Amino acid sequence: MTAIVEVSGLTKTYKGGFQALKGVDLAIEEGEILALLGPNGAGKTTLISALCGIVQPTGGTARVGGFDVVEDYRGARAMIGLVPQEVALEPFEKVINTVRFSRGLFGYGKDEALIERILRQLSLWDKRHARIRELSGGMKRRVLIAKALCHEPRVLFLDEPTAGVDVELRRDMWDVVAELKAQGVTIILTTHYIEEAEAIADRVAVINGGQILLVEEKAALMRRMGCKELTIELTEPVAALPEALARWDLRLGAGGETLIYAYSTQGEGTGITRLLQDLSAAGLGLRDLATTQSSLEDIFVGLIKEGGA
Ligand SMILES: Nc1ncnc2c1ncn2[C@@H]1O[C@H](COP(=O)(O)OP(=O)(O)OP(=O)(O)O)[C@@H](O)[C@H]1O
Repeated sequence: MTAIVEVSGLTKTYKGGFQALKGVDLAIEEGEILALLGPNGAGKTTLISALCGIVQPTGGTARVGGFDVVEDYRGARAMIGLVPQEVALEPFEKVINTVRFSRGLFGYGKDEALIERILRQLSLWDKRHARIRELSGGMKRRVLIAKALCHEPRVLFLDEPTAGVDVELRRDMWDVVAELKAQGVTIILTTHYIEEAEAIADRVAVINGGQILLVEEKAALMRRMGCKELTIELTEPVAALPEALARWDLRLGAGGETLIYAYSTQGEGTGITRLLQDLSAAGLGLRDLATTQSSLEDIFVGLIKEGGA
């Protein structure tokens, strides 16, 4: 696969001296969904805005589809669809005209069939003659997506696509994103919702303080950093871990009433059966067992803490 977005040493210092991007390197493959995950103020919008030519970088380079976003601005912009975080639509305009105008703004001729397809895909076809101000917040967000799609971009940036929308609409949006991916569109989305990254991204980039802390395949990230813990509640507390269990690398819970065993679900076996046999052989009685799975959220929080945020 080839990188359709290539970012190298990108920096952005805003007027007033605040450095929002501190040398970002990132390569995004054609056809993938990359989730850019980071806390408030991490630099997500600044990075997207720089790639879309809205914010002027102060250093480094960025190319979209081979076009430098500064020097070949028009070439780069023609490849890109941007769904901004804030809804900025003309309230008295009709849905279908809003989308038509957007296509015209990009210098493309009329294509009513395409506009119908996009509006249908986003469940807006029935609302095509409604005025923007009559729409719900979630529908307005869909109009923003329709606008971004009407010039058939190869790279779609979604800045917080589901912020403030209800659970049902969020899932609909995820379906739309999956359909676009199936059509070969590369998608970069920023999100605060870790479950969103978990649900739809192929790769996850974590950004904090203007720096990319990590870029990794979601599945590999969860395999590498995710683990499960088995908490074993004992019938009688123990003062220390019995010598016979030394090989298990167990943690003793507060009060000596629980033993905690961390294990990977990816290996050949978890070792739980043998552990339970050894516990029994060591004369320990079990009151209860519980398991917990670390999530992308735990991984994310751990990374941000490590990064000193
Ligand atoms: N025009 C500007 N002038 C000065 N500082 C700015 C400007 N725009 C953004 N910043 C600062 O740059 C930092 C990064 O902002 P950015 O909007 O990129 O973060 P973000 O990760 O998108 O945050 P959020 O999740 O809150 O949208 C913030 O500290 C912000 O205050």
